[in-house]
Amino acid sequence: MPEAARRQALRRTLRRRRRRLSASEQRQASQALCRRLRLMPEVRHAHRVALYLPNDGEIDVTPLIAWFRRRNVRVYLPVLQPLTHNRLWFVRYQPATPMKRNRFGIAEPDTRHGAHRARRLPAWALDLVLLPLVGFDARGQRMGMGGGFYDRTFAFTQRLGPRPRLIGVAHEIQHVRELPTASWDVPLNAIVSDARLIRP
Ligand SMILES: Nc1nc2c(c(=O)[nH]1)N(C=O)[C@@H](CNc1ccc(C(=O)N[C@@H](CCC(=O)O)C(=O)O)cc1)CN2
Ligand SMILES: Nc1ncnc2c1ncn2[C@@H]1O[C@H](COP(=O)(O)OP(=O)(O)OP(=O)(O)O)[C@@H](O)[C@H]1O
Repeated sequence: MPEAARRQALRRTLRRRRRRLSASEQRQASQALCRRLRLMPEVRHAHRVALYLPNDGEIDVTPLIAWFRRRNVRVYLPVLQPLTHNRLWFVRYQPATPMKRNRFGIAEPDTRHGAHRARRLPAWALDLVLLPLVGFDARGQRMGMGGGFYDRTFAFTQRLGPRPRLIGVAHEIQHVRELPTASWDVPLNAIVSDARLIRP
């Protein structure tokens, strides 16, 4: 099978695996993950954090939102850029933030009417990003949804200058023996699942 077809097949298998988790398995995994994350220095020291709203069986990091808010940490969500369709914006998320669904059905802050301008942050100004993974291996390689959105948005972290810490998060059942690497893969500072912490 050609490389791209193998990646596609693996992505489908891993997505199906996480969608099949029961509600109680999801809850337990989420609690275990959040417990690990709350202990990590780069999480405890962050002031501006990007996370995501779970979709397609992704592990749920939203219990951290209230914890961050109590610590006066600003929380941001990824938004698919309306014009250049392949990068992410990060927009502040608060209880009153108006939301809409993007073309994949995922809720995101509504950026119509320009109301988001003051609440948008350039990616380099975040200090922590929690990235949802579809697959990971023990060396710290990751696979995402296949759009290349995170890879393109954080390609700049390979150069000098301010940059956020990048932590990939996933269910332990998304671990695979070995993922192929691509030249555009952005290195992660850590991968955390409900069962382990990987420091690449
Ligand atoms: N919760 C969450 N939010 C996120 C991401 C994510 O992975 N998880 N993203 C991380 O990038 C961005 C959205 N990226 C996505 C990329 C592909 C698909 C997806 O379901 N693709 C379909 C094809 C649908 C179509 O082409 O219309 C599929 O593969 O079946 C969803 C989200 C921004 N927000
Ligand atoms: N920095 C970049 N510049 C241009 N194209 C890129 C870049 N990063 C990724 N891409 C493109 O995005 C597509 C998807 O990449 P890949 O299959 O690695 O996605 P992924 O691992 O699921 O990543 P993500 O989580 O970012 O969506 C690839 O076809 C690649 O050509």
